[in-house]
Amino acid sequence: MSSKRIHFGVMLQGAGVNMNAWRHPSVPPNASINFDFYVERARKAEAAGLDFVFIADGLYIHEKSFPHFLNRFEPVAILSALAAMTSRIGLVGTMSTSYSDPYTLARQFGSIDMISGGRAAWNAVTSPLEGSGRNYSRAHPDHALRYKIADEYLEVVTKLWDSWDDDAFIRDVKSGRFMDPSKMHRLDHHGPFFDVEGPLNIARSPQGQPLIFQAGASDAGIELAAKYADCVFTNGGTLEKAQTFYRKVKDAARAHGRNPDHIKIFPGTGPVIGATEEAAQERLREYGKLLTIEDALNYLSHFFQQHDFSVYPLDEPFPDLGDLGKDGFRSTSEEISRIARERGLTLREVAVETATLRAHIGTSETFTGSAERIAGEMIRWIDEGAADGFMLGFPVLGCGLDDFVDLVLPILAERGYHDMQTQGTTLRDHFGLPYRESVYAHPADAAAEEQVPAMAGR
Ligand SMILES: Cc1cc2nc3c(=O)[nH]c(=O)nc-3n(C[C@H](O)[C@H](O)[C@H](O)COP(=O)(O)O)c2cc1C
Repeated sequence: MSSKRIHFGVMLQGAGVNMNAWRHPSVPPNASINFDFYVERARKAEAAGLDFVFIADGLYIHEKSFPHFLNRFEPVAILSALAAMTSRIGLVGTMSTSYSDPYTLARQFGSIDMISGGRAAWNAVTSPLEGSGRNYSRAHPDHALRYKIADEYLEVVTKLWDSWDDDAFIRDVKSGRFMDPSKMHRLDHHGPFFDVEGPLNIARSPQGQPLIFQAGASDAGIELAAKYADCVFTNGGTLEKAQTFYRKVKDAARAHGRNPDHIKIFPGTGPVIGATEEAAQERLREYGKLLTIEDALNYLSHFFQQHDFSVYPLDEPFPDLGDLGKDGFRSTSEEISRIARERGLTLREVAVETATLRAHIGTSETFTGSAERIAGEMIRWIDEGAADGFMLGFPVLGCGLDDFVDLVLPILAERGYHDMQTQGTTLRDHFGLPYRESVYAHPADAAAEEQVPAMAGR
């Protein structure tokens, strides 16, 4: 097996990340709340040796939101259920640092990690949607403040997960000693945003701690990832852009005294696959037909703070939107505007391309084509230091995942970049990451383990 095995996550986003995927014949129209469909897709991914399933989330909807957003499962609930219905695949769920409490979150993900035998990860997001505040009885914090809150939030959660030493619970029936109080650690955290006494009311989990994913690509996002994250989910973009981002994150991790190999980077992509180039283009046309131009404009507005794009002429250059989006999905909206400017695209072109190809998580032009070409490109991204794996957000989860498993994975397996069997039993095992020792366990050893070899990383 190649040491460059490509890691894969699959977004279980209802029918798929194309906003109108629900209209495609390869999925049930109610996929977003169809538990059997979630289980079937998760098991398919598991049997193919993919590393994890991923649940994105949001906390505000309105009448123009994507159909999937209007009626979907809450991430912790669906992951808990999937934990019981699967046995090897990792379970990654999104939860907001701006609209939840660290104590509750630490319990929830600690519990899923235990229930699943060490397969849980939390995707920490700061919540870009301004309307979320109106659902949570508070003012929506701006971009900078959200990241300050997130930093303290992650500190609290990771410390709570170390509330108990690994051997704190003795459960000695004979003597009646349930636990050793000297192995319990109260937190007593007092910061600008959180006051948390602790300890957490659940023991350390099979991975030591669940993994942390981070999704947010501004400088503040990268800094947060460098400090705390095991994995980063990012927009795809071009190979060169992905290489720059990859280096930035690894360098930032190194600057925090971490081993850069211990932070895995997953550009998002929604491959459009065919047995031949022509078959892939046909698939793309088929996906395009799921959307009207009004749908595509609504899709775009999601990344620009619900801006109404219907007021602009469709076939004129993409409008200059100034700071719009800065306080929401900043890195994504900046990327869309930059591409539009650089390639001189019209509003119609940007809307259609964003809605069909970029599909929320990054560019997919590179990954539209024959299975042979897609496999080759993926290998190139891994070998040339642009990614450790990919977050697969198939435009349509039915035929998309099937095509990937049937057509692309066999090629990757033959070239030594994939194995139908995941490594080990925990998600950390799958990624080759070490068990997460408690800060109280062997402080000196833990520090040494993270010490950065001079030329570590790719
Ligand atoms: C690839 C990617 C995926 C994201 N997924 C989610 C999500 O599922 N839910 C959510 O509320 N925010 C999500 N976000 C938003 C971020 O958490 C963050 O609030 C936003 O991108 C602004 O931060 P940034 O400028 O650092 O990217 C995502 C961002 C990126 C780049």
